[in-house]
Amino acid sequence: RWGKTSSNVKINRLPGAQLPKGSWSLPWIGETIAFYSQGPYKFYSQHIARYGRIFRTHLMGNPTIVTSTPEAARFVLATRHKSFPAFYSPSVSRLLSINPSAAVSQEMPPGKILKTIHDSMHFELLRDKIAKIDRITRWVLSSWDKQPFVVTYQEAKKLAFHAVLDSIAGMAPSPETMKLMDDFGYVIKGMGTSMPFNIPGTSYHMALEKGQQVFEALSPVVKKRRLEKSQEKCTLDLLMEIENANGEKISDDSLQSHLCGLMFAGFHSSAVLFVWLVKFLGENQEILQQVKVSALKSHLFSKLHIMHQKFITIVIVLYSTCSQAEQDTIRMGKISPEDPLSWTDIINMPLTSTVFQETLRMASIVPFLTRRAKEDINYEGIQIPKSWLVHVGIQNFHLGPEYHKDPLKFDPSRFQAPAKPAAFLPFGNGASMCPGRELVKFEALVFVHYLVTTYSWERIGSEQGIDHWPIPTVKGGLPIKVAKLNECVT
Ligand code: HEM
Repeated sequence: RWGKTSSNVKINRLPGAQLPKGSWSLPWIGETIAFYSQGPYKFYSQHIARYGRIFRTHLMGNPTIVTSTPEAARFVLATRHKSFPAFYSPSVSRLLSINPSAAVSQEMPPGKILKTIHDSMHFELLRDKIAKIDRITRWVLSSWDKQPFVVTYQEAKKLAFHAVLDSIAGMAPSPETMKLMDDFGYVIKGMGTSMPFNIPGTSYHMALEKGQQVFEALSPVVKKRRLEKSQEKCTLDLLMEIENANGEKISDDSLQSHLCGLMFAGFHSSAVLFVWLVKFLGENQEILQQVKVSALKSHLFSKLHIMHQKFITIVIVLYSTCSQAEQDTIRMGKISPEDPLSWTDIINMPLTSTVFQETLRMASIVPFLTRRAKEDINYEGIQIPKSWLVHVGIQNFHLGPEYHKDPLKFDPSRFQAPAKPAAFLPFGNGASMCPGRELVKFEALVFVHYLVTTYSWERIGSEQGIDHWPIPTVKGGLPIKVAKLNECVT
């Protein structure tokens, strides 16, 4: 029953199952260099063309099975998730000193913590946060008035960081939060390095230092929040309330760690999503037209403002029936230009919601997920040996023609009909599915609303490609020339 693979990895052969085809390349290093230099999507694509959608490889000293079908994804992430616990490389675990699922806690059952995090981001609770997300978005975008151009990522990260920070720790933007954001930026940078060695001068070393500083800076935040007893509950408040079987509450240190884990999970991913939204909307003017407001119309409406309410309502109804520009319609429905978006507005953005979904599919911000097999498993005649890593290649089925017609075309209308089951997993699946998915959706809808109703923009410079690590983002951060809409009308 025991056999050796060609890379000298000992496995317990399961009857009726075979290792998938694949290659090991060099001892220990395996195919790590190609994986990091090409990025996961290209690396997997080349292997899929040679070996099929399930293959084996060797990465960073780990024999690995890569699966890139929706069915296998469901099997690994949902149906048999207990056999496939999440895996974080030692360098990432060390950087965060916690895994992002907040599952590592000596003092509290991890399930309880995770449930609290999920509860704190429940759809219902998020309703009350729309006004704050609105305020943060306006705060970020209003600074564009004074700038002829901006680097989208720099702006997106302000928005994403403060929206997450408000939701998890109830913190409003301030010089302290800006410093936290900058420091946390180094942690993200360290996460993306292919050389995670703690040597002074390296980005990994810097990331470890800055991560520690962020952790320490959160100490007074946690202490203050304990005393405050705020009416509006954030994740931190709910985590403070839980108790273990001995009636003990969670310690400050653990709370700080959980906040770091949540920042890691929610900050960069959301910021990167906003950049992709700006890119795809900018490159698809027809779709942009459907979601944006014409400056002329908004100008006209501000004049109509002083007229009778009933007349305004008729104009809105007529306009919305003969146009698909949904953000325009929403803005025109406001009595004052300062009126924030409401919950009703958010649920009245079906077109922008499909833009959000299509952006997630095309960009595949989390292109793959990693698990480690806890036991030998036979998946449809394919052996997944115990302790091997399993990569679930989400991006490769997001962009697979078998699952999405014309997959490289940005076409939000494909989401007017439900996607094939499990062929669209931007937030994962099963037990570890992202609890921040509704939060980030609301952030994205509010962002698109103010973006398209306030500004026009144009990319500066040429296409620079993609930075693959730690997650795929637009190289150079997408510098854009911006103009306020009612000032640029010709
Ligand atoms: C575009 C933005 C985002 C994307 C694409 C994304 C994607 C994902 C994915 C794919 C997972 C599953 C990981 C796995 O199964 O191993 C995940 C987990 C998680 N995400 Fe997100 N996420 C985003 C934003 C957020 C936000 C805003 C938060 C909240 C602060 C958040 C908090 C979490 C947490 C705590 C987990 C771990 C859940 C668990 O282990 O049960 N995410 N996310």
